[in-house]
Formats: sequence, structure tokens, C-alpha cells
Amino acid sequence: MEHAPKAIDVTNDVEMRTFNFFTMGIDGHPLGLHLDMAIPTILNNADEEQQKDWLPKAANREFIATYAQTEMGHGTNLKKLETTATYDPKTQEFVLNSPTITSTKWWPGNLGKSSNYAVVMAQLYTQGKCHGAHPFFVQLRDLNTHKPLKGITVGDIGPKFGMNTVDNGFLQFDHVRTPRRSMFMKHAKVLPDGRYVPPVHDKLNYSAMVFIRAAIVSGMAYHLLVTSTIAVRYSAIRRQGEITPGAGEVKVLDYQTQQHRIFPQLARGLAFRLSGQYIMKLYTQTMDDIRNGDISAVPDLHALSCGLKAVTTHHAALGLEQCRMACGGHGYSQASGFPLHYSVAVGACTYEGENMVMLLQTARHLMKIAKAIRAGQSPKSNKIVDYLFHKGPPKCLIDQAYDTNYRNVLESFEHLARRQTLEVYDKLVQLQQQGRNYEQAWNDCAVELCKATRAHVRTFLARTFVEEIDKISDLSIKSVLQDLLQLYLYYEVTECATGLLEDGFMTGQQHKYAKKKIYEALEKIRPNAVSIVDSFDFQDRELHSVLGRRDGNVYENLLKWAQSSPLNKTDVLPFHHKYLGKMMEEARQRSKI
Ligand SMILES: CCCCCCCCCCC/C=C/C(=O)SCCNC(=O)CCNC(=O)[C@H](O)C(C)(C)COP(=O)(O)OP(=O)(O)OC[C@H]1O[C@@H](n2cnc3c(N)ncnc32)[C@H](O)[C@@H]1OP(=O)(O)O
Ligand SMILES: Cc1cc2nc3c(=O)[nH]c(=O)nc-3n(C[C@H](O)[C@H](O)[C@H](O)COP(=O)(O)OP(=O)(O)OC[C@H]3O[C@@H](n4cnc5c(N)ncnc54)[C@H](O)[C@@H]3O)c2cc1C
Repeated sequence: MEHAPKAIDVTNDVEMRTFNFFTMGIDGHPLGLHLDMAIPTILNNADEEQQKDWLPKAANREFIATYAQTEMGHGTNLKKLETTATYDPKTQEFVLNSPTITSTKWWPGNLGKSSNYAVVMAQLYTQGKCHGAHPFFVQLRDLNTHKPLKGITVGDIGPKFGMNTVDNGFLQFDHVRTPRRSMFMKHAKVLPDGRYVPPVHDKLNYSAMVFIRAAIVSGMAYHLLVTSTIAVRYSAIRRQGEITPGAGEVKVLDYQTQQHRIFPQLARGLAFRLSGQYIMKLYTQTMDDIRNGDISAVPDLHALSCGLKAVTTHHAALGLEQCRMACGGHGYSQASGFPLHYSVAVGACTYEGENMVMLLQTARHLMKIAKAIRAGQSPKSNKIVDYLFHKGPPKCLIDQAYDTNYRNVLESFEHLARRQTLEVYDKLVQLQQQGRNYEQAWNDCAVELCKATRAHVRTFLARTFVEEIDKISDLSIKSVLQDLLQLYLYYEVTECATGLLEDGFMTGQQHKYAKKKIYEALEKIRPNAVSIVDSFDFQDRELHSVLGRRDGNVYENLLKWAQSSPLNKTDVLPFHHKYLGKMMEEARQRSKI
């Protein structure tokens, strides 16, 4: 199959677009879904003729499209989406309909007021049979008047937890007719007479979600690096309390607790950035393979992207909150930028696949591998999962004198992932032998399945971090990044210590050793901390933070920021004399009686 036209290589500017997206919560980005979901859908799900028609116009921004999949009643369970697309062979059209209130499309970004087109996921019916959710490219609004077309009700869903500069919207269809060729026809097709042609893999229509899950990993790295920049810079300015009595107030960054709160977020940001680059390359390669008829990497990409998305978003949400708390009262001010960054980042724990559901998707993949291992099969030379087939050392070796390239630490992570994967598999088998059906047994193992996925993803993140740092040739940079790598690895050891101690693999003494390595790393990072975050070269505009200003002039600018508040336009606000002033005057009068 010849290569599809690449009018836009959606992944070549992923980092910039990730930045754009994740600042969209700051400046409202009416093209967010157009660039990051609609165009990838056209690239990967439109056939050549459709691409020739839609792609140049999309790239040229002749219309704005969103990705309308989630409904009021269903976001996770795509099988139960209720919007229907019923084929009418007489007119060679699909009739789109929202049969119930819960079928109302709900949440799609930029749907409320900006978009005039949408990728609409609907249950496809033809010749009386439902073939499941398929994407359709549908015009919603008149290109000149921007008014909704006949049969279409559309609007904004109202204020949200954050990202309130994005018009997430609702959409209802009342028997809206759309041409047969509005169905994306690269994978599945409906012929003029109504016959359905199935795709080579029934999940290829989900590729836009996979792209975003992969991109979110870099997005979470961005957020952690931005907020740890704010926290480090502010902590290098803020003086509070003494360490040596009489020696004067110290920078709060000199407190070990402050370092232990902030530096792991910095380290995780780097780890996520490196794995984000890996998963995006895997996505691009897999999409190229699919274009050439090879779908073999689809399951690996799905499993890894789901697991990385769930783990990195969760840790980013926790890490952003740590950075905020590390900045005390001023961290709670909008001037800090934390409320904005947090409210944009934390949405990623939910969108593009709720995290628990994503962890369980990766677990499905792990259970297949566990079954192969229990059946005595050999590994398939897949670097992401082959370690599960191997027997690692019987005991933890992290405190050995030499741990070249942290092999002993990585083997500890591998041990935990292997143990948890095989143990939960064995429990699944046992529950079924005791009479539970697969689905019930699965639900009864779901928490342990999620733990196995987290252990597997931790192993992947750590190995990728070690391998990428090892490639660095500039020794001065390498030395600084190795301090962050040391912190990351031993911090992760302490984070999963219960799992490593549970079967006696690691000893309490070795846990103490890991803590010692953490404190050692904190000390090594402290003198370079400001230079490290300055090296990211974030602009003050994107940090959106008085506390994180590059020039460090926090206090003068905090006062300026406060004085610029509309509340301070006048010394006495009209409400005073109308309410509070009147109340106090009456109270004074009463007290004279
Ligand atoms: C460049 C800039 C980037 C900036 C980044 C930020 C931009 C952000 C914009 C974000 C706005 C938000 C958008 C959205 O939220 S869009 C809607 C997202 N919705 C979801 O993610 C829905 C989640 N649910 C699902 O994906 C599916 O329902 C689920 C996978 C949970 C189950 O699917 P389904 O019921 O159809 O499948 P089954 O359970 O029957 O079978 C599962 C088998 O199918 C395989 N599978 C599932 N999905 C995929 C896939 N995408 N690719 C490959 N394979 C897939 C799965 O592995 C199972 O296979 P096995 O049976 O072999 O185990
Ligand atoms: C900021 C934001 C932007 C969004 N943008 C878009 C967009 O542009 N386009 C779009 O189509 N959608 C969008 N969405 C919707 C988003 O994709 C869904 O909210 C998300 O997929 C979760 O689905 P849900 O809301 O139905 O949650 P539910 O699935 O109802 O989740 C509720 C709880 O049930 C649990 N749960 C559900 N199913 C299972 C299961 N099988 N096993 C175990 N636990 C389960 C979940 O883990 C969760 O804890 C957006 C959402 C947000 C918050």
C-alpha cells in the first residue's frame, strides 16, 4: 500500500503542540481538538480520496473540527455509545440521531461555540445490523453564518473544574442526513448498496485516542517541569526560619524537606519526557506500519500508551500539588500559576481514558503474557515485556558496591512487576477454578491488576531513563542528570517498598540504603537546582507565575499583581456603604441605646 499523503506530520511538532495544548487552559485554544484529534483522525482513518478533500482544508484551517465521542451517559464504555448512524441505501446517506438524553454528545473540546465540523463516533447500522462505533466527519454549523445546521442542537456545557477558556460542548442530532462518504472509510467501509466491509483490526478507528494518550506523557513531563521550575525558583528566593540559630534566615530550598518535596517532581518530569519521546516514536512507527498493512505493533502500542498515560497523569497531579504546597501561602494565590497549571493537567487523569480503565487495559496485555509464561513459552524479543519471562536474582542487590547502570535497581523493579503480574494471573485462574466466570474473577482481581500495571510501567520508565542518560556524551551535563537519575530511581524504590519487602526480596536494611541514596542525591542536586530549571528556558509568559519569574523579583511583582486586581481600582467599594457600612452604623446606634 503506498504511503498516504503526509500533508501534515502530526507528530513532528508534538512537543510544541503539547505546549500549546497544555497552555490552552491559560489562553483558550479553539484549535486544540482540531489539531490534536480531528487531524490525526483524518490522517489515520480517512481513505485517500477523503484525505485529498479534507486534509488540505483542515491544515489550512478552513474549518474547525472537534472529536465528538463521549456522551452524557457514556465516556469509557464505547460499546454502549447511543448516537446512531443508520445507512439509507435509497439516498446513499447516513441518518445521525441522538435517541435519548444520555446520547447527547457531552464534553468534546471546542464543540460548544468554536467548531463547525466534528468527528462523530456513532453506532453504525446498515442492512438492519449494528457494527459498533465508527467515526463520521459531520458539518455542524453553516460556514458563513456559523449557525447550527438543521436538526443540530449544540452549545457549551458550562463552567468546569478548570480549562474554562475552552468551550467544551454538547451536541444532539435529530435525524440529520449526511452523505455515505462522510463515514471515515480507510479501515471499515459501507458500500453504496449498504454492505459493510469490516476493518483488518476493529480498533484502528481508535487511533486518535492512542495518539493523545501518547502525547499526554510528554504533556505531563511539561507540567512537572514547569511547576517544579516555579517551586525551585521561589524556594531559592523565600527566606524563612533559621537552621543555625543566629545565622540568619535561610532560603527554604535549604531545608531537606523542601528538597524532598520538589526535586523528585523534577526527576519525574525528566523521566516522563524521555518515555514520552519513546512512546511517540512508537506511535508514529506503528501508524506507518498500519499504512503498509502491518498491524502487529498495535497491541503493544495500546498497552504501553494506556499504562504510561495513567501513571504519568496520576504522578503529575500529585507532583503539581506538592510543588504548590511547597510554596506556602503564596502558592495558594492565583499569582503562583499553580491553580491554572493544576486544573489543566489534572483533567488528563480523566480524559482520553479514565486512569483505572487505562491501567486495566494494560493489565489485559500483561495477563496474556502471564498465560504464555505459565504455559512455558519463550519471550518474543519484545524489549518492553521480555523481562517478565526471565528469572531475576532471588534477592535484591541494590546495596552492592557497584551497580553498573543501575542494573540491580532495575532488576528490583522487574522482580516486583514479574511477581505481581504472575500472582494476579494465578489468582485469576484460581477464582475461575473455584467457579467464578472470567468477568467476575477479573473484577475481583482489578486492584491487584492495576498494581501489576503500575509496576510494569515503573520498570519501563526507569529503564528508559537509565538508557537515555547513558547515551549522553557531555560529561558535565551527564553528571547533573545522573544526580536526578539517582534520586528518581531510589525514590521509586521507596515508593514501591511495600511490594519489594512483601515477599522478602528486599530487606529493611536495603530500604534504609535506598533512603540514604535519596538524601545523598538531594544534597548533590541542591547547588545546581536553579541552573537546572533555568536550563529549561521556560518563558515567564508560559510559567504564568509571579513566584517563578526568571528575574526573581517576587515581592515587588506580587504587590503589583495584587494592586492590579479590579477590587483595588477604588479604595472603598460601592457595596461598603450599601451593606457593611450600614450594618456597622446601625450596630453603633443600637449600642448607644
Ligand atoms: C500534540 C499535542 C497533544 C496534546 C495532548 C493533549 C490534547 C488533549 C485533548 C484531550 C481532549 C480529550 C479527548 C477525549 O477524552 S476523547 C474521548 C476519550 N475516550 C476514551 O478514551 C474512551 C476510553 N474507552 C476505550 O478506549 C474503550 O472503551 C476500552 C479500551 C476501554 C474498551 O474498548 P472496547 O470495549 O471497544 O474493547 P473491548 O473491551 O471489547 O476489547 C478490548 C480489546 O480491544 C483492544 N483495544 C481496545 N482499545 C484499543 C486501541 N485503542 N488500540 C488497540 N487495541 C485496543 C484491547 O487491547 C483488547 O484486546 P484483547 O481483547 O486482545 O485484550
Ligand atoms: C477536560 C475534559 C476534556 C474532554 N474532552 C473530550 C473530547 O474532546 N472529546 C470526547 O469525546 N470526550 C472528551 N472528554 C470526556 C472524557 O473522555 C471522558 O470523561 C472519559 O473518557 C471518562 O469517561 P466517563 O466520563 O464516562 O467516566 P466513567 O467511565 O463514568 O468513570 C466513572 C468511574 O467509573 C470507573 N469505571 C468505568 N468503567 C470501568 C470499568 N470497565 N472498570 C473499572 N472501572 C470503571 C472509572 O474508572 C471512574 O472511576 C473530556 C473530559 C474532560 C474531563
